[in-house]
Amino acid sequence: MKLLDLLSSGDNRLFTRLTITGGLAGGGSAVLLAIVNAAAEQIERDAVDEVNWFLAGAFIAVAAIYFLSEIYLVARIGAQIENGINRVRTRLLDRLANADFARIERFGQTRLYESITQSSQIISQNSQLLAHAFRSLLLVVAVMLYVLWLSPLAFFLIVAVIAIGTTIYLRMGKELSACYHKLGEAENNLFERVADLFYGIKEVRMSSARSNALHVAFMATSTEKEDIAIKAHDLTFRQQIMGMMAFYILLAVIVFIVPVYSPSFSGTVMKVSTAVLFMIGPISSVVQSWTVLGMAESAAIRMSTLDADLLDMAEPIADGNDALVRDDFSHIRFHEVTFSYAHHDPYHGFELGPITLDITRGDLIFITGGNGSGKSTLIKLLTALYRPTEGHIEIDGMRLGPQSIEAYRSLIATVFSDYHLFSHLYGQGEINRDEASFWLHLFELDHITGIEIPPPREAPQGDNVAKPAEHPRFVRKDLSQGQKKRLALISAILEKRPVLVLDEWAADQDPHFREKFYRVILPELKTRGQTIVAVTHDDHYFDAADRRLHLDTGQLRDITASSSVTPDGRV
Ligand SMILES: Nc1ncnc2c1ncn2[C@@H]1O[C@H](COP(=O)(O)OP(=O)(O)OP(=O)(O)O)[C@@H](O)[C@H]1O
Repeated sequence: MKLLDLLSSGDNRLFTRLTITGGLAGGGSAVLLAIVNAAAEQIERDAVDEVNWFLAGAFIAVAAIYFLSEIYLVARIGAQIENGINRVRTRLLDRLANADFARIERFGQTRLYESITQSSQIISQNSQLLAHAFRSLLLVVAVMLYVLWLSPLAFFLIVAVIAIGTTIYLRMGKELSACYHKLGEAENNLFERVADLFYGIKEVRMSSARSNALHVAFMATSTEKEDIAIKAHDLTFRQQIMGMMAFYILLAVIVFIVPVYSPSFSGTVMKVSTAVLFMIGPISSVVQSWTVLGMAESAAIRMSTLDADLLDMAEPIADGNDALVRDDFSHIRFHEVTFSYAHHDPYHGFELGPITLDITRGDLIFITGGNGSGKSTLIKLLTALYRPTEGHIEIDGMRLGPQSIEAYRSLIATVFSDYHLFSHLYGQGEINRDEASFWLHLFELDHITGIEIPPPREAPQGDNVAKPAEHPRFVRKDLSQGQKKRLALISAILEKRPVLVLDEWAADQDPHFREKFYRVILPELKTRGQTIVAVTHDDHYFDAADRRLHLDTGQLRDITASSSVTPDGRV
């Protein structure tokens, strides 16, 4: 059962402890029932008119054991469930962070979001109910042992009813589980529609046709979800009613039929009936939680499938040659590198290369080319986010591989065309205030924002646990698109990495700042020794580069030094 795997994560001792405590709580209930039955029997038999201190004392002692075990059990199961969820969520995020970028690109964002947040929420929200059901199950087991002691005939009758009931239940449960699986998928689809509406609200407002089409799609998905949910509720209620009916039939058999055919049973009929009535509550709790368990199990399956998928997508990274990748490298070389996107339709695939290219430290290189010519793909290869389909990349003669990829990436700062401006400057080490002010001023942002650098952290006192480090952050991020992009570039510059890779950075800058970028900022960075590779469409400024590499449907040519193109296509 995936839910159990997810929650135990190898800690079987805790489950043993929970079972023992659950046994104490359930057994306690059964013993309490036995004491009450014994006291009632004594009153009926001897007509006592004073307190039976022995039974009363036993009742108080067992009640105390029951109370303490129950409290421990409910608290621990809740904690165990939350721990398990937290562990899996953290693992999923870790795996996501280390997954191969090209495969993550193809992976549905919705599925990631759903599994990481919604599935864990389903399990978490129902944790108390599941804890209650676990305790109820153990109580039923304990009371059944008591019934066995009272009357083996009654025990076997009840077991037979439970066995038949369970078989019918499991059959119905299979259908219900399939129904919940479909419900999960329908919820995913619905979420995708809502996300379309939310993220595309501007486009939706601008087109009534799009708005109507989205509305129709939303309604269809929502109705589909409604139908499946109704079916799921219907099946659930049928299951519950079937369970209850089984018990009423059992009671009727115990009270009306068995005493007629087994006269010796009449002495214990009251006690057995009380026990059956006593179990109805816990059994219905187990029955009701069955549905929840089904939902939690299917949420756990979704989380575990995602976990396995992400593990399978893990990027091969290994310890080893990192130290050989030097900050003061002198060359990055592409050797006959090709890259193709996996595409089920062979007529729509795209292949970049083969590319053989030398990037010398300190170069200022522009990459140009039409839309879809492969510029961003080349950038993703250069930044080692994509791995070449064929050929390889070398840095100072060392071939990039799992051992060196992380160190290689740490040489490169980026602003992609679909960059993300983080709320804080995570992992950028210490930021020099003067340097930050210099760049903010040069980028003409010093009057609207700044960088807030947190004071150094104090060492933890005594037993206090060290707080996580505060990160520097931009004072304001709610700026225009062009201004935000300037912040992203400042953030990349402050990373102080030897290579800067920019994808159409100037696309949304005004003419004044575009000019400043090509004529002032890039030269400033170059004089500081920065190697820059920038994708650009700004033909007015092509002369600002040392080299211009032009892409045409995946083929690269050196435009600056066409003469240096060798017959075999080397650039
Ligand atoms: N994730 C992807 N999966 C499949 N094909 C892709 C993917 N990304 C890009 N492509 C295809 O690869 C080709 C090159 O895309 P790329 O983004 O590298 O072009 P580009 O030169 O950067 O274009 P633009 O100037 O429009 O940004 C295009 O035909 C595109 O359809």
